Order: sequence, then C-alpha cells, then structure tokens
Amino acid sequence: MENFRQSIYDLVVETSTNLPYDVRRAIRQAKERENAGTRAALSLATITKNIDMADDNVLPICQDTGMLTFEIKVPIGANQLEMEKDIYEAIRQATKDGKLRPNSVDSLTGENSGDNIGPGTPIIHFHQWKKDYIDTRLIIKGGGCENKNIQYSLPMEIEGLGRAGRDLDGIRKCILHSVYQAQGQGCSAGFIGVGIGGDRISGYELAKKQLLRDVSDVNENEKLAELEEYIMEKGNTLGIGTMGFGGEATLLGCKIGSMNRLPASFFVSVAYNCWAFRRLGVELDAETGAIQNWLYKEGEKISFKNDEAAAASESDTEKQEEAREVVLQAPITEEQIRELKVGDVVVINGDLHTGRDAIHHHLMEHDAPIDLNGQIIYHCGPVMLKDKDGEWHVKAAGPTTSIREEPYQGDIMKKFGIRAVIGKGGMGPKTLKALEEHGGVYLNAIGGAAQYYADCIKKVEGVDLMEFGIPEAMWHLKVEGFRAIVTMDSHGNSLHKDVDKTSFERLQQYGEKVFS
Ligand SMILES: O=C(O)C[C@H](O)C(=O)O
Ligand code: SF4
Repeated sequence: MENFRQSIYDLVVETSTNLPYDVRRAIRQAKERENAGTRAALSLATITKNIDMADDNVLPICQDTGMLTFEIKVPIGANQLEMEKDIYEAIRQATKDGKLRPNSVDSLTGENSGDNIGPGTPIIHFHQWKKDYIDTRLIIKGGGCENKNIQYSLPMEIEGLGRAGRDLDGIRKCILHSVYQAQGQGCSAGFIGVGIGGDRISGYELAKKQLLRDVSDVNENEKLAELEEYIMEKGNTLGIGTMGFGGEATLLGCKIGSMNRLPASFFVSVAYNCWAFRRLGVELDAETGAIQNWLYKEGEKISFKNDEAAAASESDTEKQEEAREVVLQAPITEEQIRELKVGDVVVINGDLHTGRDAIHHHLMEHDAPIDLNGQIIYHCGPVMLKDKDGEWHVKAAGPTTSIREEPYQGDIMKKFGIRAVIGKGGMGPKTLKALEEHGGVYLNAIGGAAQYYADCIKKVEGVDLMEFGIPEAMWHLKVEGFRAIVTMDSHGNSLHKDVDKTSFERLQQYGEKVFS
C-alpha cells in the first residue's frame, strides 16, 4: 500500500478545493432560477467566482475545514490500522500546507490540536466488502451547516404546520420545517440528507449518509422519490434564497433514506449541508493504494468563468439602480453609521479585526488588546500560513455564522465603541436593539466565499490572543474593496427578520395533508 497515504492526501486536498461535478450542476441550475440583479443572483455570482478561484489556486473553497468524515469499504484482509495511520499523516500534511484549517478543538480546555487530529477527529468508518478494491469517500462538512442539523421525534406539533403524525405526511412536515429553520445560517442554498427511523444516533448517521448519493440520483423507493421531489419543489417556494437574502433557490438537493425503528421511537433526522458541499471519493487499488478512479466527477465539469462575464455586465447596470454603494474606512463615526440602511452595499477599505466565539467570550470580562473605538469586527476564523520570515499569509477567510455571538454582541459593541460587525446569517433581537441604541450596523458577507474575501486582504498587520488557536485569535487585517451588504441597520430594520417572517408565512401554506 505504498501509495495509500499520497492517495488520501490527494483526496483531502481535492475535496477541500474542488467542488464535485454534481454539486456544480446543482449550483448552475440555482443560478438559472435567480433573476439577474437581485441580491440572491449577485451572491450566487460571488459564490461561483469563489468556486473557480479555489479550484485555480488549489486553496480551500471555504475556510471551515469542518468535520472530515471518511467512509471506507475494504476487501477482507486490508490492514485498517495502517490505513488509519496513513490517513492521520495525510491530514497533518494537508493542514501544514494550508489546505485545511486546524479545526480540532479540545471541548473542555478550548485548546486547538493544530493538526486536525484529536479524540473524535477525523471520523473514519471502515466496512468490509466482497470486492477487490478500496472505495474511500470523504465528506468535509462545515460547523455552521452542522449546527442547522435537526432531529424530530414523531408525533409532535411543528410550528407553522400543526400536528405531525407517525406517517409519511408527518415526515413531510418535519423535512419542510427543517428547511425553514435553517434560514440562511447554514450558507443556503443547501442540500439535505434525511434519515427516517433508527435511534437518535443511527438516524443522524443515515441522514449524513444520504449526502453520499449523487445529486441526480433518484430514490429506489417510489414513495420516497415522490417525497424528495415534493420537498425540492416546495422547499424552493419558501423564499429564503442564497444566504437567506430572499430568492428562488433555497434547496439544491434532498435525499431521503429509511430504516427500521423501535416501536416507541420515530425519529426524522436531517443533515443540512451548505452550498460548499465538499464530498468526493476515490477507488483505490487494494495492493498499492493508488487511485484508479475518482467518484462524483462524471459528466462535464462546469466552470463558471463564462457565466461571470455575462452576469457581471447584466447585473452591474441593475445593481446601480437598486443598491447604493458606500465606502467605509475605520475609524467610523456614529453619523456615518446612521446614514446606512438595509440593502446598501458597503465597500470596506483599511482596518478589519477578526473576532469570533472565543474573542467575544473573552472581551466580556477583559480589555481589548487594541483600541476598538470606531472599528469593524469580522466574524471570521481564517486559514493562515506563516512563511520562513515569520510573516503570516491569509489562505482563506470567509465569514462565520454570527448568531452564535448573539448573547455578547450588543454589549461588546457598546463597551468598546465598535461601529460595525461583519458576519453571515444575521443576528437576533438583542443585537438589533443594541445597533439602534448605540449606532451600529450589521454587514452580511457571503458565507463560504473564502477565496473571494482572502483576495481582498492585502496585509496581515498582526495577531493577538493566539492562545485561542488560529481560527479563534484576533487577526488585524488591512483590506481593500471588501464588499458586504447592510442587512441590519441602526433604525431597527433587519432583512433577516423580514425573510424569516415571510418564509414562515409560506411554510404555513403547507399544513394540509398531502401524503396518505
Ligand atoms: O467555522 C467557520 O469558519 C464557519 C462555520 O462553518 C460557519 O458556517 O459558521
Ligand atoms: S461558512 Fe458556510 S460554506 Fe463554510 S462550512 Fe460554514 S456553512 Fe459551509
């Protein structure tokens, strides 16, 4: 198995940097559904530009390495202990090379292992089979979309849809609701895998395994095929759209599996995956470990480069009519903030400081390492590499889900005089109120567009609180032309609140029985 380690390294790098062909096709279809010039269409254009950039530069599509999960089928007699060791080494190397962010964190101490290896990470499932080659599939599933997974226990009352019983119609309600509750926070448009039955653990596992099915795959079970089609159609009428900005494309794929359950339990488990649906596979020679065949690469490989030019010229004219563009450079005054309204596009030049979960928690009780008065905080955990001269370089730097900072954000802004925060998915009522009282603004960047934003970062000025690890440290960055959309302003307006409300109203249309 002299080539096994190299093959796994290639699989890891390819999965992190190059989206599968079936996923590209689904994104292309979503693009075709959105009208040129809308926020959703512009966001999708950023997403597809990012997909091409990651591919061209062999760098992470999204900064979040997520949970690496391997599903490996081996012939009888394959040495799984050796394979496991090689997988660890391949992951260590890919992390060193900036293809993965160090993402494995001790749950009690918060310490980052630095190489993606630790108790529980990565996840490796071996299965024996009768064939003579090794089938290895890898899913890199990000934390933000993982947080939008949901499990229902039937029978139950589902908000907006009423009673859901232990039947196909009850299952239908659970799945539709799962799409609604994700809003844009898991970087919609997304894919869902659904597991019906099992126990709480195996139900989720079945849901995640559905994500291994090709997007074009039609369910062998007729009833489930019908349900998948129904969810695809109705899910896309909820109007959540790309990044939860509203729009026609909310769901890119829905795959449903079923297994037996216990008489007392009836779980419907949903695994939500963002548009950055990184899963690939390889077939390996069992003797040498060399790659014989790549999976999820059938058919034509879509590159979005050609659409870009056409879309850019079309949407530029409309964008000028629709959205106002405002240039911001820190330090920002309260007056500048009060002028901004939901829908404005902000172009940031100058200083940005990253801060995510650990920093927000820390700042509640400590002073900030620098003066944050009038500054902009970016909810971001980048992929960084240090060169020989000790200088840091940004390899990927998209936004993280902001709602996790909801308990802290308003207080932190007031305490330090911060005027703007950039993130994705929006924030809740507590932050909205603080923005109004203090004079602050929430800016939404496009989730997963890690190469697109890394390109705007011209210099790493420094870093503080490195003890929290690379993703959680406070990075001081100089940016140029960093674009984001005002989605919560200082006048009590929130696009996220509005989209939630209208999508809930649409969800309520689907309370009547459909499947018997
Ligand atoms: O951890 C991150 O950088 C992002 C995360 O995947 C998220 O979606 O919030
Ligand atoms: S930031 Fe968005 S695209 Fe990236 S892993 Fe998280 S949910 Fe997925």
